[in-house]
Amino acid sequence: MIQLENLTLSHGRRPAVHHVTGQFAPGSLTAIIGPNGAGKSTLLRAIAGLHRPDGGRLVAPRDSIALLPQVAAVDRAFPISCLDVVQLGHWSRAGAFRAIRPAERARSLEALAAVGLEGFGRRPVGSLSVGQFQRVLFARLLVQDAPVILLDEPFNALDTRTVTDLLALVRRWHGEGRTVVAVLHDLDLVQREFPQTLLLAREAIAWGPTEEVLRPENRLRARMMAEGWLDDAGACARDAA
Ligand SMILES: Nc1ncnc2c1ncn2[C@@H]1O[C@H](COP(=O)(O)OP(=O)(O)OP(=O)(O)O)[C@@H](O)[C@H]1O
Repeated sequence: MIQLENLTLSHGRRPAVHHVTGQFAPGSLTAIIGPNGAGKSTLLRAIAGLHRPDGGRLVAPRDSIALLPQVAAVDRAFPISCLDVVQLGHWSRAGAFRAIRPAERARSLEALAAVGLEGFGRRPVGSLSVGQFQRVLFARLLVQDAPVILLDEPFNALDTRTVTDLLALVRRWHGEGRTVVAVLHDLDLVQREFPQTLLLAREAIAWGPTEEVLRPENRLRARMMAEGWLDDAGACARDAA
């Protein structure tokens, strides 16, 4: 169970997520949607233990979480092979200092094959297309084998074939009873594939069954909230009151 109670997250003094309360049930499949700057990535990072709450409470099984960051946030200039990237998925169990065991290496190669990249083990990640690199990151998630999987815009800038293949993995994880949370912008995809949705505009505008969350009045409210954001907005008005 991932629980948020009156959760506030800030960057410096600037609040990115305001007083959000709710929960991601075990085994649920949830989309987080909302305008640019709504706090979606900040919330995912906080759940993964990478951003400390400024207020409220966040309960999450930190050791059981795998996070797929936005692909744009990953530095691919680093001279590392596809297999090396996938093997990083073993680190939570293996630690940074012990060598990868043959069985773990074999699982990494299997994961690469499962995302359609058989034979790509030695390829430097810098030589991959965006879609191929996203497949490598999904292979790393397969190896991590975490009960909770957080995906930050996993299908951005990908072609239909890649989205279809990676979506099949998301469905598989859901079928296996894992908790999956994905930040997404494609509302058709959300409607089709995600039973639960959190509509975030710094505050939670709506959180529950996707059909209800996507009602026009909620979407309008989220848009209006985003229009009201000022780049130099200061501390949370509710906290100051
Ligand atoms: N490292 C940072 N330092 C300062 N401010 C940040 C940082 N990261 C995010 N922010 C600010 O926090 C707010 C929320 O950003 P966040 O990336 O969480 O939103 P998002 O909903 O994921 O946006 P997008 O859909 O554009 O990816 C924005 O105003 C952003 O400028």
